[in-house]
Amino acid sequence: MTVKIFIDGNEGTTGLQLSTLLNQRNDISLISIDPALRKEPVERQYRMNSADVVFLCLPDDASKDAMNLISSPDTCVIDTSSAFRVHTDWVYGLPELENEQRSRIQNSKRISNPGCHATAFILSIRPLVDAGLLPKNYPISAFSFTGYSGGGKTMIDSYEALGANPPPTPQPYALNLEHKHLPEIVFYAGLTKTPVFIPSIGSFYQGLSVWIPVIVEGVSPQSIYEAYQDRYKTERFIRVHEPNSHDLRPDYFFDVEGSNYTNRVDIFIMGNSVRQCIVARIDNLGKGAAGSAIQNLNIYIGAPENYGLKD
Ligand SMILES: NC(=O)C1=CN([C@@H]2O[C@H](COP(=O)(O)OP(=O)(O)OC[C@H]3O[C@@H](n4cnc5c(N)ncnc54)[C@H](OP(=O)(O)O)[C@@H]3O)[C@@H](O)[C@H]2O)C=CC1
Ligand SMILES: CC(=O)N[C@@H](CCC(=O)OP(=O)(O)O)C(=O)O
Repeated sequence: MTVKIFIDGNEGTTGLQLSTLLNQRNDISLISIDPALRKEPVERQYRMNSADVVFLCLPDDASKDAMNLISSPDTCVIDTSSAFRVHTDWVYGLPELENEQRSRIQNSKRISNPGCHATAFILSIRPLVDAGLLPKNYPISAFSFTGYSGGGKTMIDSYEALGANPPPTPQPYALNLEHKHLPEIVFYAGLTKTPVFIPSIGSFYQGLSVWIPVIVEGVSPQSIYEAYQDRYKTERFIRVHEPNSHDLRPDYFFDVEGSNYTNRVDIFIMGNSVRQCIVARIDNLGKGAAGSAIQNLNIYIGAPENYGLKD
């Protein structure tokens, strides 16, 4: 018996990635839709209610509208938008968050995939808060570099229209300091203060790294490393690097694209016992979107968690 899957938004960036990954599997049958009908509610409704699992790869408002079309109690929804990430009826699809998270995902029919920056941010901060190395009310200021595919088709088109003349420097955004991932970051990282968070988009397609400087006197990079090791020792998709081993390119620049085409989270610790910087790097289209959606699917259907995913 194959698992019947419908991808709503399968002509978009995340939807196309998911289709490609799922098409290679023989435990899945994808429910197709004529591209010309892909936004027709009646056509989508019929398909969603006959699917075992629906992936929503849509903007937030369209995800909310799609949920009004789903009535089958047997259909599990994995939503990639930010519409339901802190909604109490939904389970946050970050298996590495805490020990109980996998069983929550396995037993839920409403799974909300985390945001890309949020994935890197939460997996960096939560173990330090839990270990008492970082106070819950620590005033975090963080920044991030992401490839332009993070902005979906519209941003990809606008960057690629620039041809050989892309912006020469990263473009900071969310300058109102209200980036849409902040609610999920505060909630799941266990913080009591909203961080200052400034992401920026670079002239590269995919890859993301969140940089979190912290000044915690008396806490050595080695003790931070050990807290991560302790928390993530059984996590195949999280690789914690030795302190001050920055995975540098030969030309001494940090390689923002170094986790691309994997579902991996690479965590780096820089600094000394007075000031530190934590960096988490992912592929925004991998662990930041389609990869984690597949990981959640695997957990939900009881397949090997790494089926179709590279670590
Ligand atoms: N790109 C990334 O790195 C990440 C994206 N996400 C989230 O995943 C979701 C999808 O993003 P992404 O794939 O990048 O976005 P895209 O813009 O690339 O794709 C969105 C798709 O949704 C379709 N769509 C838009 N409105 C509707 C509607 N009302 N009904 C049906 N289909 C509709 C679009 O149609 P059309 O083809 O006509 O444009 C398009 O195919 C978003 O919520 C995004 O925030 C999450 C993590 C990372
Ligand atoms: C480059 C870029 O614009 N990236 C998006 C995040 C992509 C992502 O994680 O998507 P969600 O919308 O599902 O949270 C942003 O920062 O808003």
